[in-house]
Amino acid sequence: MKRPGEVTLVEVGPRDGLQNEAGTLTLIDKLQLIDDLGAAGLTVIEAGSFVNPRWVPQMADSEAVFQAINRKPGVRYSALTPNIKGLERAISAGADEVAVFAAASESFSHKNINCSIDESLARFAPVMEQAAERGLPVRGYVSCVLGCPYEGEVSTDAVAAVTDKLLQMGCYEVSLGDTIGTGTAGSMKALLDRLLADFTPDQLAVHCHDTYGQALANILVALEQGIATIDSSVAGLGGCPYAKGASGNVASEDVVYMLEGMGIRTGIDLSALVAAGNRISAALGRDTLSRVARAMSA
Ligand SMILES: CC(C)(COP(=O)([O-])OP(=O)([O-])OC[C@H]1O[C@@H](n2cnc3c(N)ncnc32)[C@H](O)[C@@H]1OP(=O)([O-])[O-])[C@@H](O)C(=O)NCCC(=O)NCCSC(=O)C[C@@](C)(O)CC(=O)[O-]
Repeated sequence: MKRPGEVTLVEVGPRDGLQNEAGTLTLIDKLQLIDDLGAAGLTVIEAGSFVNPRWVPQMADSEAVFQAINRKPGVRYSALTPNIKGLERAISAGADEVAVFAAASESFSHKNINCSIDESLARFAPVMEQAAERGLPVRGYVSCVLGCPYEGEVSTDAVAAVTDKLLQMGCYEVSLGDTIGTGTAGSMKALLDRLLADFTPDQLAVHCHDTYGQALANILVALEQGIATIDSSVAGLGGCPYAKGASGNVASEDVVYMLEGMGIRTGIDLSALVAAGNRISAALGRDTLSRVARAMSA
């Protein structure tokens, strides 16, 4: 349980970020990024993804990444696992934690993981069982909580239903993915009003892509509703390969700057985080998408 005034950032740059970057990165660059993030004070780092490498080639070296991480005490290194095969790979690679990922939209579920929402939950059942046997924490994701690239509007009841199932199955937390970043402070508030009728704030996290520039506003709404776990991606890396046009997650640097301004502790060294974002952006040959990093580096 978090103490008042504390927020945890879940850094998804090495996974959600790099899964959708066109530039190829060496294993050394990936490891450097993960190292830099740990050194900057991030305590939860999503470091890879054990999906079909034909679907997401950028994550094909996740075994090598996990096996070579220079583990920092107190940091949890997590990975996506869509099915039992993914879990087995994650366990043998040494992931500290895994995440299953569902969607609130049927079309997105099919495009992203090649099955319906119900089929995805059935695939997760043995993942949950085996993870529980090994004492491995499992996080849940729900994509398209504030809009779907194929179906448009998504009902808050549909999000609540999948969230409920993931929590019932044993996920310790569900991260609400605004996959295409179409959410606004208004739609985020409506969603959370609905979800917080059934769930407590500590069961939820927010995962906001910044496609429409609304991510910080949406995160602020979530904070005001008591949610204290925020996903973000250093330098605003990434997007989603199955949501055309979706930009990266909100930049971690921008979230930390906002939280510091609100007097909320994160334990993260903003200058070190900016340096980490600038280094990975240079390795990818692209500009950082963090406004804070640009301002601080000017
Ligand atoms: C889910 C599957 C695997 C189903 O894919 P499928 O083709 O339906 O799977 P299958 O069970 O029929 O197997 C087909 C082949 O895939 C292999 N396979 C099967 N599973 C694995 C595995 N775990 N690791 C490695 N290989 C695997 C399996 O062994 C077989 O190989 P073959 O016999 O043809 O050589 C596929 O659709 C997939 O990999 N999808 C991944 C999509 C993805 O990674 N999307 C991005 C992450 S989600 C996201 O970014 C959203 C999020 C979380 O950030 C929140 C938000 O922003 O909304």
